[in-house]
Amino acid sequence: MMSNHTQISNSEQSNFTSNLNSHVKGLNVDYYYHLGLNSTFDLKSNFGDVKYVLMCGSAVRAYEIIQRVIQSLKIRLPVGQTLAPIGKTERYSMFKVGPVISISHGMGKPSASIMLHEITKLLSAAGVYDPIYIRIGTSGGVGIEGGTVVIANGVVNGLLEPYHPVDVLGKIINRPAKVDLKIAKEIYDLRGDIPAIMGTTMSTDDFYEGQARIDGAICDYDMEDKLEFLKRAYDAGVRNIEMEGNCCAAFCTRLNIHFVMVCVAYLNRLNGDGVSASPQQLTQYESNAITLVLRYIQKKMGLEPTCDSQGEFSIPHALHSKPLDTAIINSGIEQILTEEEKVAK
Ligand SMILES: O=P(O)(O)O[C@H]1O[C@H](CO)[C@@H](O)[C@H]1O
Ligand SMILES: O=c1cc[nH]c(=O)[nH]1
Repeated sequence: MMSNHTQISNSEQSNFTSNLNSHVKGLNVDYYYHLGLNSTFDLKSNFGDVKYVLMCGSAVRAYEIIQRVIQSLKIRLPVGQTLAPIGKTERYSMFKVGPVISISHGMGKPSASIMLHEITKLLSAAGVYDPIYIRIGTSGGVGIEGGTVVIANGVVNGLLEPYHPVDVLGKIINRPAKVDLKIAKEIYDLRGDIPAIMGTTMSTDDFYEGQARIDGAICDYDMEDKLEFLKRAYDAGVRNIEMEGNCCAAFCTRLNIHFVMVCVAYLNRLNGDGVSASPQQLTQYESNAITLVLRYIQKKMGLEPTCDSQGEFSIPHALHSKPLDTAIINSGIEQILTEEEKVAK
């Protein structure tokens, strides 16, 4: 029998493990196939301390985020060791330092969903009790300017409904997609000099037609239709559009995992469709979202917020065009020393 659970993520302690599929417990070995790991590894000692799972589409951003985590939590890698992704990297890239995992989920809900299933089973097997999942993404703004960070206070699908439809056994299950409003507000309160708002995020199944663009290879509507839809979305509270949020929110709502989403807008979709900001500008925009989340983690860990809105460490956008391996090889110990430590050397 299938059930339509409607647990709401909230900021109380939550033991998501009790909501997990009970069939998994009966498996001799559970294969987290797309992560390149399985349950025979020593998950407890390697992942048992995880509290924050930072998720984003791109492998390069996952790497950038973990570098920023190292800096802002003042974590020192052992001398001579470089940061390397865990497991295999064909599909996702996962890094871990201290209580933080940074992992990429690719583009779109099917890809994000597979990552969510596997990382969640892995964390459960590692004995993690009450994790917080945070998606740090990019998006198109609706009525807001590029660089503005939207902390989601609600998530809707491309039909403007607060659900994520999942096809299971030939039927559609509309899973409620909710965010942890208490954590969202806490992050918003840390915005300081960063342009940030709280608003509804719309998650679509496509970048072009799904987001009312008129510059895709197919477009069966005109500019007037596009603007009519975007204005309708705006009136419903939508302030940005991306492609995974309702899937992540619904997954976490179903399992009672805390979930929040912090996505920066690359552009205002009421003014255009093409992402025309310069590489430097895009790097700064992404940094705004990362900084906000790092301030939250620092606060929770009792650390002074150290990251200003420029970001203390940022991979030049030019590196985004190089293979990830190059980035890893280049990530020697030099890069995780503070300025003072470099001078002292
Ligand atoms: O920047 P990320 O996290 O990938 O998010 C957004 O960017 C991609 C589209 O360019 C989609 O995955 C969308 O959700
Ligand atoms: O417009 C945009 C920009 C980034 N990501 C999206 O999904 N849409």
